[in-house]
Amino acid sequence: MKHSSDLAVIIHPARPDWSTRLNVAPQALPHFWRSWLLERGSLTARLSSLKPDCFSVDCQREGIGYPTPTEQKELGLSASQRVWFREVQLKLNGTPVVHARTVVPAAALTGRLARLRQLGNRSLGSFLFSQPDMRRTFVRVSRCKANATGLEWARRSVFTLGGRSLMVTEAFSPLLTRFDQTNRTN
Ligand SMILES: C=C(O[C@@H]1C=C(C(=O)O)C=C[C@H]1O)C(=O)O
Repeated sequence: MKHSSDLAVIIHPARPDWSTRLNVAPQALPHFWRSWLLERGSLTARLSSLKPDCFSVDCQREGIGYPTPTEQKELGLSASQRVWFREVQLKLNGTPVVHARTVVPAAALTGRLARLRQLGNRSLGSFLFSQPDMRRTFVRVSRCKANATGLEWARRSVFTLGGRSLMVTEAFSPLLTRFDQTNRTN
């Protein structure tokens, strides 16, 4: 699949209500959203510092399932290879501002990665960014439209830890603009 830029991506519907509307190149991103979409540090840390003591993680679903075609491609899996998935909402003052889906090949859920199954409502980022050997591939972004949740901009990246990979997709709600008045040039 030819992408219009190295930051364009197809967000394959992790849920039926997600549809990709547009590939985007970084310069095409509105300044506000570019800052969040291309954030290289922990989203958890940035949201927590935006509203101290107001950040929470709400784990919506987790378990063993199958990868989406995009997850298969990024993690080099076949459609029949099972994965551990986790879908959460990151909230500020109880308002969902990010919907995130993490996928780990079931066979890779050993060693340190086995701890992910005990995260509960603790943030994945609080674990990943505490690991000195954690590496992250470049972030890919796209527009997506989720009728039920009104999500608009999304990004995804692959983290590696001890030779094992996991993919994280994060979709941002327009409600984030209520909490971050910086960079509101558009
Ligand atoms: C990777 C991070 O972790 C965040 C928290 C997640 C979770 O708890 O499942 C998933 C993806 C991220 O939005 C981060 O904080 O940057």
